Amino acid sequence: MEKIALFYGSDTGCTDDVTKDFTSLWGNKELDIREISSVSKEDFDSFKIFFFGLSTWYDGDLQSDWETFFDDFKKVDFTNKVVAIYGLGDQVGYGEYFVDGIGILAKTVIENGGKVIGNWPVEGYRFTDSVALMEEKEGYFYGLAIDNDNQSQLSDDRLRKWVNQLKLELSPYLVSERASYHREVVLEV
Ligand SMILES: Cc1cc2nc3c(=O)[nH]c(=O)nc-3n(C[C@H](O)[C@H](O)[C@H](O)COP(=O)(O)O)c2cc1C
Repeated sequence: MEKIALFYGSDTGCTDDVTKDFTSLWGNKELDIREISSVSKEDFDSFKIFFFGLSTWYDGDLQSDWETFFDDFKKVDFTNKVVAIYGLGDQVGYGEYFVDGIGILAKTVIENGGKVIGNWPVEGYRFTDSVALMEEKEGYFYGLAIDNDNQSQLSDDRLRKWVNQLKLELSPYLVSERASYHREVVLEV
């Protein structure tokens, strides 16, 4: 079975920590986990399902490794690909730019033909504005917002719920992946 790509970037280690929690909830076996600093545009060709992790910095900018990669990212064709994004931010210190990075990646994926799943409700957060707010679905972020600067006590529960949501949303894709694996590997041997 094809693996799911998990590409992430972290400046001070917070997204690293959340990525570790995410992978232990999801299960390492199905994931190909890489820091975005070691990913090339061609690496996207080998996957149909992606998880992206990042933080937002300097008034709405992408985490630095994602920022460096972004020109290449904008050239990735996401047709027939599915993406879920988790992003870290600080709703108190940077309430006008809260988790903007989620929105910057999500909008690029959609513009380039992809589908963004794992949309997450804005209830429980207090912020002024965010690029991560969905245009298509009022009251939702494109992906999971984690604020370990102000609401770390909520993060485990949010992550756990999001992983369950993703498992449900991805089940049609995972079932067809498993079915094709069964056809190719099991039945043809
Ligand atoms: C200088 C600075 C700028 C930041 N800018 C933003 C921002 O624009 N939006 C936001 O939501 N969070 C912002 N943050 C908060 C970080 O995204 C947050 O602390 C995150 O957990 C860092 O994750 P990392 O260590 O994985 O990079 C900023 C933090 C710092 C110190």
